[in-house]
Amino acid sequence: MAENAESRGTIARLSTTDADFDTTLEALLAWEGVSDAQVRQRVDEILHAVRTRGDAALVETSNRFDRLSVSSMAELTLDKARLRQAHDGLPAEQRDALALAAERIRAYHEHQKPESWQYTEANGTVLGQKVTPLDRAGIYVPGGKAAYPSSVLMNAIPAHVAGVSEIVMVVPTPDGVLNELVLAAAYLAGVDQVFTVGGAQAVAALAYGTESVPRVDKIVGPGNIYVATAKRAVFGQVGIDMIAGPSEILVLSDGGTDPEWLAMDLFSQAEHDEDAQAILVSWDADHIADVEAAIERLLPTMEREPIIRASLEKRGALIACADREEALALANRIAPEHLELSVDDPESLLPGIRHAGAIFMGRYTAEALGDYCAGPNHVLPTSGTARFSSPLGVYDFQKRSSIIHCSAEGASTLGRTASVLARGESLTAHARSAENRIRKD
Ligand SMILES: NC(=O)c1ccc[n+]([C@@H]2O[C@H](COP(=O)([O-])OP(=O)(O)OC[C@H]3O[C@@H](n4cnc5c(N)ncnc54)[C@H](O)[C@@H]3O)[C@@H](O)[C@H]2O)c1
Ligand SMILES: N[C@H](CO)Cc1c[nH]c[nH+]1
Ligand SMILES: [Zn+2]
Repeated sequence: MAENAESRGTIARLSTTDADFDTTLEALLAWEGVSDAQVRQRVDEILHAVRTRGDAALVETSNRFDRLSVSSMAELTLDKARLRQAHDGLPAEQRDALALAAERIRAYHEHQKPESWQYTEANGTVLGQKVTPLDRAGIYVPGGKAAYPSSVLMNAIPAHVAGVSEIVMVVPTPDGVLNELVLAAAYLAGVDQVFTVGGAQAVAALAYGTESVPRVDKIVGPGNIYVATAKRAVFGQVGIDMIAGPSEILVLSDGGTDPEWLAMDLFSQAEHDEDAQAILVSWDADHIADVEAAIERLLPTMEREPIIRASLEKRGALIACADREEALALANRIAPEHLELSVDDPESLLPGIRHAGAIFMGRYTAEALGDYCAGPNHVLPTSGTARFSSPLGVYDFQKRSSIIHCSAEGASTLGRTASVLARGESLTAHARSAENRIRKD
């Protein structure tokens, strides 16, 4: 629990009028995970082993960290027939839900497709930008504490929409347990190859390539601290989407939503991880007390109670503030992964929101709908990084090249300007190269 926080139960109660509010909030928001020296050292060792010894190290580390007993990569590789078998073997209800979610996610991401563009100047010079998909993308699907078929869809579908030629998926199978929904989702989303490896070793295999795992151009997808640390370390060798930490939710409530709904919304992210963060902000003190009572009442009924309790105790908070303006300022300061505007008129608050990974508008829009099937991506910036980054999207699987096509007249005109600037930099070859194209007549 955050130091100095007044606590009357499982979750800290704070007020913006507390003398130590700023320091208490900063302590709650800090996520120290990624800077742990011990984790970095272990990840460096794993990366080095896989880089230098390929498949052999991948097998060894998977046996060690996922409690397997395999002897070759063949046992950690799934072909398309196996993915299809998983899909066809699902109960119809699950197969239909997966298909509907995939369809909605695809439709949303189709809207994100950027177009190549160009324009022509008066002298015939053409300038533009060409958008090209990546050749090969690696998607990391987490699988340590829970299985995430929805994350398969959220990672692979935008890659597909972007036009990526080859999608390679990695997913750990702790104790050798395969999740049929995860495999079925890979089939539906058009994943080309699946390796049942996870953690830093999977990131290393995708970044460097091994005898079995092809090296990719970019690695995307969320994961735990080992995954995040490994992605940070291989950046440069390959592209990465972002460093996504534990899940977060910030609920901004005007007091009019059923406290039990809000308690469950907070639980929905807390149940991911002991390090997940769930915060409620409201200017209605009685409502905060009601939400706290609902938390205490509902918590013992939850299957993942120990994880939720640890998360709420360690990183959760119910924050009382003065009014809507102060609530908005807090939301922007926290820059949460998920922001629920649980108010009557969310449209009036929206213009004031500047930093959030995804914004859930109104009392009916539970964050959980976004996790599975609303359509937008659930891989989102965490730990305040929504100040400068965006949801995973089609744009993460594409890059842009500039197009410059000078007419003779355009080259002559630009040549004069380039020559002056190049000589100012004492780069004579640049200057003469440009001058060669200046019309002599
Ligand atoms: N932002 C999103 O879209 C999103 C979606 C789903 C999950 N998440 C988050 O992703 C995270 C998933 O974490 P997870 O642990 O469940 O799965 P994970 O797949 O990220 O990590 C599991 C792997 O970590 C490695 N590992 C575990 N302990 C280790 C150790 N002591 N030394 C070396 N390696 C070790 C193992 O190789 C294991 O396979 C959670 O924090 C969850 O909140 C985020
Ligand atoms: N809330 C997670 C992203 O922070 C995504 C997820 C997947 N399944 C359930 N939830
Ligand atoms: Zn979730």
